[in-house]
Amino acid sequence: MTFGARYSAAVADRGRLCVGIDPHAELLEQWGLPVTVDGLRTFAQTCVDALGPVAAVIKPQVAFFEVFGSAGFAVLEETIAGCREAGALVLADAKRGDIGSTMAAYSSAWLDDASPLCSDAVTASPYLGVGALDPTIRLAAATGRGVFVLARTSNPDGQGVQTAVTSFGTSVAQSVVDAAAAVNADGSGTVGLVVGATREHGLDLSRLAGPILAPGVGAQGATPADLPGIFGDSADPAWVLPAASRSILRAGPDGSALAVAARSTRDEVESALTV
Ligand SMILES: O=c1ccn([C@@H]2O[C@H](COP(=O)(O)O)[C@@H](O)[C@H]2O)c(=O)[nH]1
Repeated sequence: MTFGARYSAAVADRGRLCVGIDPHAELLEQWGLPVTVDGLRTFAQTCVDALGPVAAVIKPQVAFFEVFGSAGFAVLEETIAGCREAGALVLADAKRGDIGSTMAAYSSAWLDDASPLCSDAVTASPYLGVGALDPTIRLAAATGRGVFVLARTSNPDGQGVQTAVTSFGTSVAQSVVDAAAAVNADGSGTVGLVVGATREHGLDLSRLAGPILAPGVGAQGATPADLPGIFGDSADPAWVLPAASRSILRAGPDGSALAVAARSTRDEVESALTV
């Protein structure tokens, strides 16, 4: 089964929302947990139990596990496996980007069945050239997994480089979109994009035929009601996957409250995107 088909089945079943697991130190403290590996493990396990059966896609932010070193990576492995066992697609937010030969190793780490970190998809940065991501895209396509490439990020700092005009006459971000659409022309939906929900993006996403992760809902100020204005004319709403982390995680540490917060955001997103 292709990643596009797996994505479509997941959102048909659970609705369009990606919930982030971002164990910020402030959130651990707010949940009454120590900022230690034990606190991280309790936080992550609560998220797995509460969100794993609810969200179509779960996006662990690798940085917040990495900060605890190898013990944090062990928790990340358990988190990825637990979410996948609960039926969610796991998008590892690792934002890897390097020369092709190194990307081959990153691909094995995040997308190979033999890896303890094996996820359903991984985020990647195209700034060493979209072509440098070929090993990752190839492995993803061969295993029914996905690669979400940064196109127009949710943070204001990305603007200068992403809207710069390339020698082909299109913006850097549009050139990433066009490269992704070229891969997805086979109907696989292997390559997704990251396009923030926080502002007008000025992109033509109509030919992508793959998922569009739209971070920025909640803590970064975007609301579900903003989504039609941002994606309505430029993308097929079926592929738009809004993402929220802190705004949902702040409902913890009670697992039921977390699940309610995720469902409520999902319902708002669904009603905003359904014409
Ligand atoms: O353009 C981007 C790409 C990735 N992110 C990541 O998404 C979450 C957002 O968390 P919130 O708490 O909902 O703000 C976080 O892991 C970012 O690294 C992004 O925000 N923007």
